[in-house]
Amino acid sequence: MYRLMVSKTPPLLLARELVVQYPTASAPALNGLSLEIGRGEIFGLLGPNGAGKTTAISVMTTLLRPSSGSLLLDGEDMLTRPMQARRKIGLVPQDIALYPSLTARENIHYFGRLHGLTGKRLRARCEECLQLVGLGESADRPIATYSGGMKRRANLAVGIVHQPQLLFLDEPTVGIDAQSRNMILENLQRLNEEGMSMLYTTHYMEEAQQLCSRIVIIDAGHVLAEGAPSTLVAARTGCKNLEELFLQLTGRQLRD
Ligand SMILES: Nc1ncnc2c1ncn2[C@@H]1O[C@H](COP(=O)(O)OP(=O)(O)OP(=O)(O)O)[C@@H](O)[C@H]1O
Repeated sequence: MYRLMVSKTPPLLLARELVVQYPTASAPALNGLSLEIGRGEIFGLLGPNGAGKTTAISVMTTLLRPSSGSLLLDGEDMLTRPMQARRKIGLVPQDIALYPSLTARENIHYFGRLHGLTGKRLRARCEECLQLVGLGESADRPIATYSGGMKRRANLAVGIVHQPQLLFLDEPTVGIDAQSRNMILENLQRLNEEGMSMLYTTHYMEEAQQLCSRIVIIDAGHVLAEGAPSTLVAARTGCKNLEELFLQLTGRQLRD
């Protein structure tokens, strides 16, 4: 009798039992966090203030070493081979990480060089990224003269200049108007359709519901729920949407 051979493609990123204890903190920021990001997925990482989202992104982008746990990207150990991993990932951080006295074009060019791009290829990528985020016309103005929405869009352009396989976005639409927000979300969807996988954090639940194929809700550094937003909502009695599910799981008390 023949058995059907099913080859299961491993996830793009596999995090297992990550623990981070900051020296001055009383409780661990990550307390056994495990998650999987599939290829081609927009994966939402949700949680209240202080849940551990930025810490998790710092670990998964090799900026912070966990005290224990494992982390594989494309089957390779990110903790022992961080340089290898850095070529395949991009980061759009929560704070604007651009040089304010340089123009958008100069910033993208600079970060592109850091990623090893040079010559024609670098110039072409600068133009593509500027056009993508709608900054072609303002490309030669210093970042310091930009509006909040323009800075967020330039921040995104810098994160994708080297065409990463997996892009980490830490609240990329915080504090901007509906127009810039809409453009960023459309850009992300387009990049995803072209093959870029993403990990996305936001406090806007409707954004996560619209954008993410799968989410995890975390609190106190570990996972409370994981799955497709619609499946998670449907499985929970009395929940009509992701916001209600989020509040049921994480509670209504304020986080300071
Ligand atoms: N450098 C640090 N030293 C000590 N404690 C820290 C440090 N950075 C973060 N923490 C603590 O670790 C926990 C997780 O913080 P983290 O910033 O990862 O949460 P978050 O989910 O990203 O929050 P937010 O939604 O507010 O950005 C919090 O209790 C925070 O106070």
